[in-house]
Amino acid sequence: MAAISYRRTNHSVDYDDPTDPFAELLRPPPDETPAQTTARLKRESDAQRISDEIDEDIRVQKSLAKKESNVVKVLLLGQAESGKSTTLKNFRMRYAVTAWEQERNGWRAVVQLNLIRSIMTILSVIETELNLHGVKESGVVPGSSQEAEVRRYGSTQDDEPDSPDSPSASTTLHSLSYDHDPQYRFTDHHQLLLIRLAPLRTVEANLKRWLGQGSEPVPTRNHLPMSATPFDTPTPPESGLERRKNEFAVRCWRDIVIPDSRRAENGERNSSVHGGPDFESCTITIASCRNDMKALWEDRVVQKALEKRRVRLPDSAGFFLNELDRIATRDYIVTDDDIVRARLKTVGIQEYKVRFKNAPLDAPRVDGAWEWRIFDVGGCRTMRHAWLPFFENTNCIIFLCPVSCFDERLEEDPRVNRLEDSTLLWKSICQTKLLKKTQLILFMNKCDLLKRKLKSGVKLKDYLTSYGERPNEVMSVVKYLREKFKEILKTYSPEPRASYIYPTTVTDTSATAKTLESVRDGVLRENLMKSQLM
Ligand SMILES: Nc1nc2c(ncn2[C@@H]2O[C@H](COP(=O)(O)OP(=O)(O)OP(=O)(O)O)[C@@H](O)[C@H]2O)c(=O)[nH]1
Ligand SMILES: [Mg+2]
Repeated sequence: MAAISYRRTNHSVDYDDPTDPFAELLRPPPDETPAQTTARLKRESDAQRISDEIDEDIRVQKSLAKKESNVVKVLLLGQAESGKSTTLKNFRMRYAVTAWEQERNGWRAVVQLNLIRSIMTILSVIETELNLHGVKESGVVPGSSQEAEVRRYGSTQDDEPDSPDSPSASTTLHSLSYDHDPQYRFTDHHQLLLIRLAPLRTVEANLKRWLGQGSEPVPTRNHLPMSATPFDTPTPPESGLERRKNEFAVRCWRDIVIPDSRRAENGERNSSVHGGPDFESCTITIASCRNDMKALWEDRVVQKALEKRRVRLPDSAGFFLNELDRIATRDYIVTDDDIVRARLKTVGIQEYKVRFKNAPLDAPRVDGAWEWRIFDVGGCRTMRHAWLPFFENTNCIIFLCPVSCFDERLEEDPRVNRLEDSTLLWKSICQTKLLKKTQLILFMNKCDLLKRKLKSGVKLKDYLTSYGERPNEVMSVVKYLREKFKEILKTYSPEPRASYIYPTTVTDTSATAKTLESVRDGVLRENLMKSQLM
């Protein structure tokens, strides 16, 4: 029988190769029959195919691993309402322009809901005032059942009192000296506004339902265990702390602002974004209430009551209420400024990709761009334990501390001052060994609100005695707090590291764009430095 030359193409095993130690072993028997040859060749070809597949798999994995190592993983951390999601919006607005444009229209309903929430809060105050006048003759004794009755204002259709009843919006019923001033009396006119704006309650419920179609709404009134830092074991809240404002939240705001695909998947009504009949009727009702909403917001008796009762409206309430002529219209077009002010509480952890196409030349690239994967987390104490698994392989943390909150208390635990909470959280992040190689960037956020608050006469030293007699001005306060945060970083970091601290107002999109560029360059510098040290 003619000798068959067994030469394998890919792996070049030559059975006649005297230098190959396996050639002799693998050589087929000399008396191999044609059927055996066919079977062996089939076996060899199958083995070759599997081997090629494994090689390909390894090649892909290696290339993915290389790509991954070029991707920057960024975590946005900080307490609830510190501005994490707003910072993420700024990133996306600048560096994920196409996706941002696609999502824009989806924010319309969120802005409308924000607006109505503020109106509802104000209406609740009027209701209380009117109740108070009703019982005023006989006098309301603080702590009495009558007072409790009065404090129960603000119920929305969702059953739980909204923010005026929250401890941070604490009312001081017995200190309202203006109650006796006739020019600050609530009148029939206010009673009428209550009636005329009542349809907004239905709109609020409809908008929540509408937004909830895109993503699962989450009940945020909670009795869930809480922890001050991600490294503590969560413990159940003490009894009495359950009184929470019932803030609308959804699992993922991406599903809200691009709801079409999700609805189509679920076989639901496939209308254009927020363009269905329900939404349209909400918009029409809001537009028809525009003048009454303006009258309510501009009314000096109402303003006085909000001021005296220290009602804490959401941070963006003033912005939306001052823009009623533009927003409360049938053809309202949402702007970037509206979107960064629209509040939608984050629940869980969401991942977003940002690709810098015009990154500096020395930035590592993935498919032509420098890629960042940004994780936005829920900042409430009930959610902090969920941050921990995300710390692994994190290149950079952007930590947000809302510096304007020095006189406010945590929504989820009214015993805790918000600035104190932020400081504690910052310290825990700085000192953990798990993050010793992670670049830490601090945004001292809400500087605009800090400035406004200090100007209105609220004194930092009343809440932070160590501030002493320094000037109650924004520059001085920011400088002082910056030093405090820097000191914590220096004292508690397991290894020396550079401090990157920025005073920010992340609702100011053009100033934030500059900050983000500086952050981006700082991250690149650290990355290059670390890769040279390795
Ligand atoms: N005036 C002002 N408002 C801000 C600033 N930063 C954020 N806000 C507003 O504060 C509110 C809360 O901001 P978010 O970005 O939702 O806060 P968050 O940290 O993501 O909160 P959670 O999702 O609950 O953890 C929004 O209405 C923002 O528009 C700021 O610098 N100035
Ligand atoms: Mg958020």
